[in-house]
Amino acid sequence: MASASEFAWSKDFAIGLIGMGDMGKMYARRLSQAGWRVMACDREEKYEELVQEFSDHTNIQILKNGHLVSRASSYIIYSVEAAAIGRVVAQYGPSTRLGAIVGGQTSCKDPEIKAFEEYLPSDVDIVSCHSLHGPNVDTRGQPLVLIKHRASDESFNKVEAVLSCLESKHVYLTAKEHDRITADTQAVTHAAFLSMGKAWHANQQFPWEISRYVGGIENVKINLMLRIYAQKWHVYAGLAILNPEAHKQINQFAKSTTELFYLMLEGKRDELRERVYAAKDKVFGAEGSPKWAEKPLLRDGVLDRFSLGKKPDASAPPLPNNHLSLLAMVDCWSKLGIVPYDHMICSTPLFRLWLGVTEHLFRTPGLLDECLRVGIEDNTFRRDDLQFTIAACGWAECVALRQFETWRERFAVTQKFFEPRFKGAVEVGQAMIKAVLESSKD
Ligand SMILES: NC(=O)C1=CN([C@@H]2O[C@H](COP(=O)(O)OP(=O)(O)OC[C@H]3O[C@@H](n4cnc5c(N)ncnc54)[C@H](OP(=O)(O)O)[C@@H]3O)[C@@H](O)[C@H]2O)C=CC1
Ligand SMILES: O=C(O)C(=O)Cc1ccc(O)cc1
Repeated sequence: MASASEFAWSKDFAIGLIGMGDMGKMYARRLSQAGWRVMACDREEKYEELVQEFSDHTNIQILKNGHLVSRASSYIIYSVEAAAIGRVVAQYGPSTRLGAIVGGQTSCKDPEIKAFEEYLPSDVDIVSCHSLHGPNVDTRGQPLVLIKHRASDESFNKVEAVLSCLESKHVYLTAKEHDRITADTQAVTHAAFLSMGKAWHANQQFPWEISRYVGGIENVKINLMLRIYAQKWHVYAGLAILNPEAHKQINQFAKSTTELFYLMLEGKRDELRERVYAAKDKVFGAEGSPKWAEKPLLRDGVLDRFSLGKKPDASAPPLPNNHLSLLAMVDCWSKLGIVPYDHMICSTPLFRLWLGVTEHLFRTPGLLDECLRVGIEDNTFRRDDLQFTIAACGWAECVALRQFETWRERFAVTQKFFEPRFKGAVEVGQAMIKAVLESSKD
């Protein structure tokens, strides 16, 4: 792919970034390092601070606002909160340079595209993007969605050339396809981890301090839950509430959780088994024709190293858990006719791990049966499962009612509970993701 210096148009070609938060800054650094000229802004009150921060980046010029960025740039990327995109595009869109290309980095494309269509001049091309990873993840090899919404081939090629310096894997989708797939790979995946955090919080426990929560699958649950609660609330709220496709999925996840939990409480062993095995066949393929690859997504033992807690007896296997969250996930996919492997094109590191542990549970001989046995016979996890069910329903209701403020408060109170443990835990989670991604490359 061509670089900045190979293009004649690059001399006059500046890239504009509106919104210099975590993702905007990451893009600014990566694009400028590749030789592109970047014009960037955040809110006007952050101007001085940003000028200081980027004073030694000669390729990055900080401007006071989005009008100035829009007037001076040939390709403008909006990297603001998803809920703010309408307001921000309404403000700066009309200042867009004649014939420029505009795109957005928000996690949900429906409101972004609507805003572009409504507020951008008709001579402007629209090519949106979405890096499917957080700002601290190595961009190389990660999916980068490109949406050619209203653009000439020439404009689209320019965008591809610019973003090629991220060395991500380009995925070409429409805005609608993007939202449908990310409702699964992001919104419903996050709903599961958000619910785990709420359940542990409700029971006032740091799970890694309890021996029943130490071991492979448990490490993934804990580390990813902490990773999500350590982030900004608006990223997760935006991609769930604003994505029209996500509501159905989050609602089904809550329904699946509730119905499976009822079967466990009522001791309906056969019904539970039948339902879970039917879901397994639908999602992972029937005996003899599996949908999973020959090699498991997760390599055995890779997760055990990333524990925040210590088992009293390090060599003992993890305590059996009924893994309600994982059973509910597969039930949810089954009810909605989703084959998660089809969504790997839009997978985040988090989704790959989530699918990895789910697959592990369903394909490791004996593990699923043990899970179902525990679900019926063992009360050890009942309190947590009850709170998990309540939490899943709470998130679903909040999303369905589009309650941003309630969502923020629900998130913030649990974030505060876990906050003293973020330091260290987030690094362990990061190392776990890195190790799993590297091991799955082999
Ligand atoms: N974080 C992640 O892992 C990922 C996020 N995304 C998406 O990227 C977008 C940005 O996310 P992220 O960088 O994490 O969020 P941040 O909150 O870190 O950044 C957004 C920035 O935009 C600023 N902003 C708001 N209004 C304006 C305005 N009128 N003019 C200029 N700047 C403005 C915000 O200021 P203020 O805070 O004062 O409102 C903030 O600094 C979101 O839509 C998110 O969904 C996509 C992939 C990954
Ligand atoms: O932490 C992770 O891996 C994430 O999943 C972060 C994330 C958040 C929002 C996005 O739109 C994309 C990625």
